[in-house]
Formats: sequence, C-alpha cells, structure tokens
Amino acid sequence: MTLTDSSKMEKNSSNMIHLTADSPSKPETVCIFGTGDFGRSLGQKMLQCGYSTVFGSRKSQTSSLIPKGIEVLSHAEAAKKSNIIIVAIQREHYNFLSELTEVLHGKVLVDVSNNLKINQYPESNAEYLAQLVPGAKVVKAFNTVSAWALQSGTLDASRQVKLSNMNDSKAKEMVMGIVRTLGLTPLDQGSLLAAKEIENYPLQLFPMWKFPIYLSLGLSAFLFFYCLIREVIYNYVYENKNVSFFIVISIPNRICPVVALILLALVYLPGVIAAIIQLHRGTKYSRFPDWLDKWMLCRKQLGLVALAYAFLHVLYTLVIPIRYYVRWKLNSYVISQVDQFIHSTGWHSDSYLALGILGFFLFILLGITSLPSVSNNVNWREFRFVQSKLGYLTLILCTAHTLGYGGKRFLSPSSYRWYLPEAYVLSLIVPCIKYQILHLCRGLYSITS
Ligand SMILES: NC(=O)C1=CN([C@@H]2O[C@H](COP(=O)(O)OP(=O)(O)OC[C@H]3O[C@@H](n4cnc5c(N)ncnc54)[C@H](OP(=O)(O)O)[C@@H]3O)[C@@H](O)[C@H]2O)C=CC1
Ligand SMILES: [Cu+2]
Repeated sequence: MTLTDSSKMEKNSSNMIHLTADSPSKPETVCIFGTGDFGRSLGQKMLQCGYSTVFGSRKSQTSSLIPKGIEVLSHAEAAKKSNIIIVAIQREHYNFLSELTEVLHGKVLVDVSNNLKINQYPESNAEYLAQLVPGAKVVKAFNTVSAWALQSGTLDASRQVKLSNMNDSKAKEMVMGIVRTLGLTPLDQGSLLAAKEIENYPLQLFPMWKFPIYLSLGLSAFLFFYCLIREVIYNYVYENKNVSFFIVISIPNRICPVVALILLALVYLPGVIAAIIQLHRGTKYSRFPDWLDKWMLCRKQLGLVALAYAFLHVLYTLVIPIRYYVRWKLNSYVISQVDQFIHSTGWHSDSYLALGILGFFLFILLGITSLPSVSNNVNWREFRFVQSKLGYLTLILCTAHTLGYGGKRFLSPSSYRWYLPEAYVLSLIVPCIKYQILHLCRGLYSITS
C-alpha cells in the first residue's frame, strides 16, 4: 500500500467516525412515495442502514413484497411523518402531488425519476416537480443507482450518486447524509439546472466511445477490401496464384498495425490543429470549434482503441512461426539456395522487431496511465509528460517499426507489403509539426512578452 492510499483511508475512516458519532444529517424517519421496484429496494436498504421508513401509497393494504418493518400509509399521512420524502414514482404520475402542496410545504422532496429517452421533456423531471410543489425543496438524486444494485448489494460499478438542488444547501446536505449512510458516494452537480444532465446520464451508451469505434471499424473495413483487392484478387487475376487463406491471418495482421497507428496519430493531431488555430487567432482564450472540442474529448478512447489494435497485431504476429504457409516458404527458401548469413539483414530484422517491442511497451504504459486509478496518483505535470512526451515517442517508435517492415521490400516493384504510405506519413508528420509549432509558439511568446 502506498502512502497516499493509507492517508486516504485514514481520511475516509475519520469521515465515517464523524458521520456515525454526530451525524446531524441522519433524520429519524424517511418517507418513500411509491411501492414499486425502486421504492421497495430503497426502503429495504434504508431499513438495513438504520433508518425508520414509511411508504406513501395509493393502496393501504400491505403486500408480501413490502419489506417487513415498513408501514404503508396514504401519501398525506406518510408525508407528515418525515421531513424527507423520496418520490419513487414515474414523472407521468406526478400530478396528484400538487394536491399535497400544503403537507409538503418546507419539506425536502427527492426526485429519483428517469426518462425513457434523452431530452424527453423540455424541462427536467426535478424542475417539473419543483413547479408542481412550489413550497418544497426539490433535490435530484439516486436516479443513477438501479433497484437491482440496491437489492443485490453489488454497488461497486454504480456507487456514485449525482445530486443537484435549487439552492438550498441544507436540503442537499440532508440527502447527501442519507447517500453516505447507504454506503454510496454523493457527487454534487450543482443547481437544479444540472438535473437534466443527471437524468440523461443513465440513458447514455458509451457516448465518448462511439466515434473511435465507428472510425476504427470503418478504417478496418476499408483496409480489408483494399488488401483483399491488392493481395488476393490481384494475385489471382494476374499471377494465377490462389492465396485466399490470407484473409484469416495475413490481412488482419496488416490491418491492425495500420489502424493502430492512424488512431494513435489522430490522438495527437487535434493538439496540432488547436495550436494552429490559437496561433492564427493570436490568443488562447477563445473557444475551439465544436468538432475540435468533441475530437479532443475522445482522445483517450481513440488511444485505447489503438492500443487494442496493437494488442491484436502482437497476437497475430506471435503465431507467424507456426503457420504452415510460413514454414513452407522458409523451407523452400532454404532448399532453393544454400544460404549465407547476411549480416545487414540480421540487423534490419532485429532492429525493426526491437522498435516494435519498445513501441508496444510504451503504448501499454500510455494505456495504463490513462486509467483513472493511476492518473489520480500522478500530478498534472507528470500526466502531461507521460501522455504527451512518451506518446510522441511511442508514435515514432511504432512508425519506425512499420517503416522498417515495409522498407524491406520497398525497392521491389512486385512488393505488396509497401501499401498505404499515407498511414505511415501521417503518423510521422504529426509529431514533427507539433514540435515545430511548439518552437514557433515559444519564439512568438518570447518576442511579444
Ligand atoms: N427501477 C429502477 O431501477 C430505477 C427506477 N428509478 C425511478 O424510480 C421511479 C419508480 O420506478 P419503479 O419503482 O421502477 O417503477 P414501478 O412501476 O415499479 O413503480 C412505480 C410506483 O409508482 C406508483 N404509482 C404508479 N402510478 C401512480 C399514480 N397514478 N399515482 C400515484 N402513484 C402511482 C405506484 O406505487 P403505489 O402502488 O404504492 O401507489 C408504483 O408502484 C421512476 O421514476 C424511475 O424512473 C430510478 C432509478 C432506478
Ligand atoms: Cu508490427
């Protein structure tokens, strides 16, 4: 365990002691409106964590599903028993709450609702609730936790509870106290205006991964057909050779490194474009165009997809020695000429492999340092150093590795290995331009200041 880990734990445990010793925010009774899936799961959890809980429901009789020890009352009666009311009802059924305005006056209303679609309503559900019951203090919370996670106790992936509230910090504190006591982590998102974003959050499906994944799939498809035409179909038509089995390993092993390099170059390209824009505008205090903003925001995902492709390339390469085609080719080569060891070829093959190994190692390092648990333990300067300086080095090493591989047959006209030079060129040019621009910027700043 590192020093920071232990000091964090100390901090956490002192927090816990503080909470249990004099938890001022822990109310006597919590009221939950709605005895549906979520209401029941939350009620059960509250009960386990020592809260006395009452349900407000349309029906007065208790069903067997209601956790034992929780009373079911009418909405108005239940609301009178508590200062905090959690509304576990769909937004469509909120209307009846306007009749309870008097009972709910001054109380904290927690809106947990989610929608079926992103931006389904013009205003957020929490804002709608605040309009319906003007006297209540509405807090948005718990919508990011699922009923299933509450019941099964597997809250690891969804431990964070995003909160927002009008501007009543006391109400927010009360809800945050409950969140903590349930063993969850409250995450204050600010005013109720943030509620819409919090409601959209559980509906999103990997928003930052869409572009990198579509792009990599598109590139892979394009390169696949490119290689298919150049290697399989060309050989079949002009040389009457059938090498269709290339589709299984040879072609994927060409696609993977090229896509990995292009994606890695695309991680660093927006930085170059941003620098050009800043130079052109003469200031760094203006907003970037939207497309550039979005591109910058998904750099980490682009890098990780690139890493996955590099991994695949490594795996495909590892099986080369056991392939029948390669063994056959090697044997026939040995038979065709009693070979003398060519020193330069030895150097060439070893050095491009070594460059690939080093590049891949740094690539993994980049991937690891981008994980939140690791990046939280380095400061901003260290993070920049790894992601930027080592990133460029990775790009250069991997490019040199690919160039070394292609360069072997560069001069032979029948070569099919030297293909898609743009990919290599792009990945080489990017670091160079950036380097030039940085120097230019430093020069300009030193002149103007
Ligand atoms: N299920 C989940 O995992 C999660 C759910 N949520 C949110 O929690 C809320 C409840 O979800 P869930 O429990 O799954 O839904 P359910 O359909 O299981 O339960 C909804 C409850 O609302 C009450 N209700 C229904 N119609 C009316 C009405 N016309 N007037 C008054 N009360 C009504 C009922 O309670 P009664 O019969 O007691 O009156 C009913 O049990 C939703 O807003 C949902 O978005 C948020 C996060 C996760
Ligand atoms: Cu390689």
